[in-house]
Amino acid sequence: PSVGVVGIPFSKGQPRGGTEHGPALLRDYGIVERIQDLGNKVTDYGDLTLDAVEDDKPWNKVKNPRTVGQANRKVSECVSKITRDRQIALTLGGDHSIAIGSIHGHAQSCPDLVVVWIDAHADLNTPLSSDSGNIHGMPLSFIVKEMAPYTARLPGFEWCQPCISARDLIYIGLRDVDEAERAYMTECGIASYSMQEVDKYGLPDMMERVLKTVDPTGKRPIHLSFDVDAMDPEYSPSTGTPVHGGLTRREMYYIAEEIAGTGRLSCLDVVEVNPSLGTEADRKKTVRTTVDVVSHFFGKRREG
Ligand SMILES: N[C@](CCCC[B-](O)(O)O)(CCN1CCC(O)CC1)C(=O)O
Ligand SMILES: [Mn+2]
Ligand SMILES: [Mn+2]
Ligand SMILES: [Mn+2]
Repeated sequence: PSVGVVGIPFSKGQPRGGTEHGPALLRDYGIVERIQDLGNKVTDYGDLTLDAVEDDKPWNKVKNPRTVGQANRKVSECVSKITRDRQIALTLGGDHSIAIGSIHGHAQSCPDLVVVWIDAHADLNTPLSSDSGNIHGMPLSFIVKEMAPYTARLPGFEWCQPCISARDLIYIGLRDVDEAERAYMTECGIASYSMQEVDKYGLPDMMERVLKTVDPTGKRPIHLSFDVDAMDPEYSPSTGTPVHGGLTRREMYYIAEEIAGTGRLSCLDVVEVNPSLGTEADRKKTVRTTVDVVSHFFGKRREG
């Protein structure tokens, strides 16, 4: 298959500087070559140029709304172009707010996509419910149609229309969900396989259930949004919001191999690597694990 890689050096969806260096670090550790070596045809579109918006005052508590909105408009245009050319889009973040643009852009060319969101967090706060005001905790509230009654239109997001239904979204790895997010998930009927279900069913059964729930006909393009904090901090310490009790490296390999096995992966976001956090050893461990996991999304199989 052919893959289009784009770097999204962005950090304004959250307060910890450093995620803007994620794309460069992932490239330094050979993410493009690893995918090429697996027989994929890879086009590297380089990094987007993302500027801060002057005088970008908070909206209530929400930080950098115009800067985040403007950046995501560019992400949407880029991902729309890559997926329109029938390439699998690989977006290298950057914080998780970039998923607003990547899902929006992907939906322009693949309106029947489903979203598998692998994360310790639900990222389903709205500009009104968020206690942090960090947009990386809100991306899905801009994207899920059923969230419209609970959210607010932010300056800088005039271009952004919700583009998926709640039934087209499913979570894997949740273990730190805010009260409001839990309520929205129940209200909107969003399916989720938290770490409790991972333990309850075991990965093989769980992955079967995940794919049957969100794509029963087994025909729809998959948008996989991978927040590296879904993994246990033992494997990915250099990330902004680490939470104990996460997925192991082996569990991520299995999930990635199952998704790759569908042959329907159509966009993969890899977000929240923050090289500025932790020790040099932490940074190395985080990026090496992430590159390894990504190789399993693009054809690496332990069975050979
Ligand atoms: N739900 C959080 C974390 C979002 C993480 C975003 B990511 O993309 O990394 O998945 C946490 C909100 N809040 C933080 C302080 C706690 O005491 C209560 C929860 C938020 O900021 O909205
Ligand atoms: Mn997270
Ligand atoms: Mn996230
Ligand atoms: Mn995170």
